Amino acid sequence: MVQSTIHKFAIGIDYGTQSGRAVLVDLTSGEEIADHVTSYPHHVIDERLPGSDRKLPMDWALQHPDDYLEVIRVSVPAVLKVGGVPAEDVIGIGIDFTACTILPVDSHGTPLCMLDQWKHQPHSWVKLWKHHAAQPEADRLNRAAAERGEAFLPRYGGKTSSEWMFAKVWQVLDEAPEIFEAADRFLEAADWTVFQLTGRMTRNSCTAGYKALWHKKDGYPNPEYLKALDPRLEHLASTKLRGEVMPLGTSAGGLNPEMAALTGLNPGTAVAVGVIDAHAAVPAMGVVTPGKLVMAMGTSLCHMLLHEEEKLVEGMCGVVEDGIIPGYFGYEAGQNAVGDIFEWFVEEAVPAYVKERAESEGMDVHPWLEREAALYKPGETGLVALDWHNGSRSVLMDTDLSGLIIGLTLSTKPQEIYRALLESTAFGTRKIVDTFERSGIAVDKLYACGGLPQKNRLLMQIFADVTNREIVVADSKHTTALGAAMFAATAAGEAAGGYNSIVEAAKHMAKVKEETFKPIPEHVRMYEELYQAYCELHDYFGRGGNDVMKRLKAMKKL
Ligand SMILES: Nc1ncnc2c1ncn2[C@@H]1O[C@H](COP(=O)(O)OP(=O)(O)O)[C@@H](O)[C@H]1O
Ligand SMILES: O=C(CO)[C@@H](O)[C@@H](O)COP(=O)(O)O
Repeated sequence: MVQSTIHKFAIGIDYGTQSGRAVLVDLTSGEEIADHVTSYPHHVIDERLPGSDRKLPMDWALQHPDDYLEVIRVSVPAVLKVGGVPAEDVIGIGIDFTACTILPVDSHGTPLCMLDQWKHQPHSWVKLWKHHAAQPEADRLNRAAAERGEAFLPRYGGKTSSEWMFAKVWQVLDEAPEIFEAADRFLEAADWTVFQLTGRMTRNSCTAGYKALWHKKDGYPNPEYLKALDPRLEHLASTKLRGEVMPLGTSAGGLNPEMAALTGLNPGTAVAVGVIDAHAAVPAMGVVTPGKLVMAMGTSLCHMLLHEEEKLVEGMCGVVEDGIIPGYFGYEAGQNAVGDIFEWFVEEAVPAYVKERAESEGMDVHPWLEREAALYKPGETGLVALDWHNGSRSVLMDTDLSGLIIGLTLSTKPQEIYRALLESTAFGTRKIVDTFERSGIAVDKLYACGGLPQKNRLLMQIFADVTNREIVVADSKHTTALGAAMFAATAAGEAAGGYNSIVEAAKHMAKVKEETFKPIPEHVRMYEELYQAYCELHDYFGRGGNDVMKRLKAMKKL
């Protein structure tokens, strides 16, 4: 039992792709007192809607909003019980979420997919961040913005993504105008969940800035541009995207009585505005100044970096003033599949004998492949792969691109392919690091968090060798949830026992391990050569000289 008379606590809730987790955190030390994970009962909906036989089209990825509430119903009381902390000592709740994960709601904030009238229409459901079926809309949006010289476009590296708010909303309008009409608003799932907790509908500056093209001074893209896309979009910003955009670390309101009863927390407990999962990890690793690239490594990989100036960086996801830490421009870049590529290989491509051998040694397939792959030196597999199995969110920003492995022979072993896939994701990060540096934004050190640094040491060593940079690793089981709890402490404020700024919270609560991954000079040299091969393939297939991947994808759709 914790000495609750001395300490105050906050709860961070991290909404990931497959599950949500709550973590009870001691605000004095950042110690994670208790954690609980709830897997989403409906998983990622990418085949059929619940209770329906109708197959969803390719590139769709939906979620059920009630799964988010299930995390609150189950995980929050669980951490309170295990932590043995009285409700009055929990001064704040903060949530971080995948993004851009959006849903249409009616005027009461009820998701349209929860209404009988609309539940059979796929467009009424939550579109998960990795719903990529809005690529045609993203292409049209980018073309029009480039032709009109829209000021927002350079801030997003010259291209906006099919994952983001405008492309997704436009897809709804294109394919289901009745849902577009019925939607009183389109909300980020982060904001909808905060609304459930508080009864107050706000928007957070982080998802608005990185995913909905919102700018602190300019606001959303102008109505003339939106009208040029489709006249029905002209007033989108002031209608279906309306709502006060609030800065990170502020309070969206107090916990409402129903949610207090459901969770066991006190009504009125401060609820912080939501934050993107990856961005929450930055202060949680103690990164509050430039030069340190934070990598949230899991299903996908998000790269976050701070800088004093706004610079234009090819293919970056976005730069937002105060987007992560007040006083700095926060940059985000990313790879939309990392763990997902390894999972694809293990689930879909590994031969049965590998699974049998791993099982006979009492091991999971991933660690078995890792151990075998570690027996090779850089280059010894003779393979190079492109990490585009889920498209490219990096400098090319194109979700129509696909994966590639070259160098296969009749003697290629599964562990060699696994190693090549690990390496391909490190090359993808190297491309991002080089692009930042070329744009005058220093990357001195890497900071890794998320599931992968805990799971795969070989991967981390390869990242250090390929980027020739030391990697600091988070010392937290749930770094993003810790970050969310830090924003909660800031929303509650110093008077309540929290902090007055996220920088102050980071000073006391951030945690990294002492052991780091350091580049091995011999490997660095070898990878320099392999990286050149990666770049040749990257430019050949990705820079427009050769459109074979797009042609293959078009055929597949037919
Ligand atoms: N030992 C491993 N090596 C490499 N990848 C792994 C390993 N174990 C799991 N993965 C991958 O890690 C990803 C999950 O990462 P995690 O950070 O836990 O989740 P999330 O991204 O949903 O927050 C999955 O894509 C899974 O395939
Ligand atoms: O896109 C972002 C952040 O901008 C992430 O929310 C998205 O890649 C999902 O992250 P996870 O890989 O599930 O941690």
